[in-house]
Amino acid sequence: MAGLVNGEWVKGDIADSETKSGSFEREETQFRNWIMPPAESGRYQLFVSYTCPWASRTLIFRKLKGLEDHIPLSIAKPAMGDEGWEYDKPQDAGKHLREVHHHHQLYTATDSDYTGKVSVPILWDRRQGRIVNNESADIIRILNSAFDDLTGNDLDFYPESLRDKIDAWNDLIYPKLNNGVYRAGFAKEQAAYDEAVSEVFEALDRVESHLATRRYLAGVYLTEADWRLFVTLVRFDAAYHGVFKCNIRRIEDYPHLSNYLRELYQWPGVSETVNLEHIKQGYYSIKAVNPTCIVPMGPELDFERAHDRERLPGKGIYQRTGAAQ
Ligand SMILES: N[C@@H](CCC(=O)N[C@@H](CS)C(=O)NCC(=O)O)C(=O)O
Repeated sequence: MAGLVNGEWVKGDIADSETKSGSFEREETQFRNWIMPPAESGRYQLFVSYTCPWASRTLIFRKLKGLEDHIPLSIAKPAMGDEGWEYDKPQDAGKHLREVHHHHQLYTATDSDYTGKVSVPILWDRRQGRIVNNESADIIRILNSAFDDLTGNDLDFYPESLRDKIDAWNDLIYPKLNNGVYRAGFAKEQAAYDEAVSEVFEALDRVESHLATRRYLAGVYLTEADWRLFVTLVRFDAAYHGVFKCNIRRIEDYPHLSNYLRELYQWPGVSETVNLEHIKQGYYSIKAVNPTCIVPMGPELDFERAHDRERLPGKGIYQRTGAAQ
């Protein structure tokens, strides 16, 4: 594996320890603390990579919840080096850790004996000099509400009344799509690859037919479930189709999914969280799946093209006060 063992960095292939049986099984995240409101401005910091879909969803929430002035951001280089994720310039993580060169420093500062995978994204506490949470599913829920007193932003991506629907979509989209593409890409046996790719396309087909008649996954409101799907869709044709061999169809070949993807990409602020160059460089530099590390020139993608989603009824993002945006 590549990662930390008792606080020491060990070199190795990404995902090596997660593919022991021939199929890819994602390692559980270990820091799962919460921030209780009222949260302080400038105290928490996000460490991300534009390559990573899990990090991408936290970037989208930071943007849409109006947190850019309150949560400083550190962006790793697009590709991992010999010591995992690293930063172009040393990052200031508060008085306990003034110079972060490698992402693993944040882990050992939190637990000097840490053993496990060193992943982005991280929500970091600058004051205490430790990781609050390194599970993006938690981080987006924290950002969804913990800072609302500070920002006055009452957009709610996980409204009470839609939770059953959102949870049901998350239960499909995480294993079959978000993680499904990785199971395809990192499979070490044909059968594991075949199974994963079939599941990816079955899920895409299902979402395509759902979105033919609904604006968003949970209906008229744009929710967390949509952003969790978006981060995989936006990487699909540029990365997963090629380097992870998810190539039965492209997202461009799906009329509803591709229009839906463009609507979400064009949502104010969202395109700034997507860096296709980093995405291509990041995925194509994973030696285990692309030994030459050559980054392809294509495909040509234009997410700014018009979409047709206005034909479907939509109310935008749910607001806690009850009115839609
Ligand atoms: N459960 C984590 C997963 C994050 C994750 O796996 N990130 C990948 C990048 S896409 C990573 O940093 N991997 C490092 C490694 O495997 O060594 C989350 O959603 O926050």
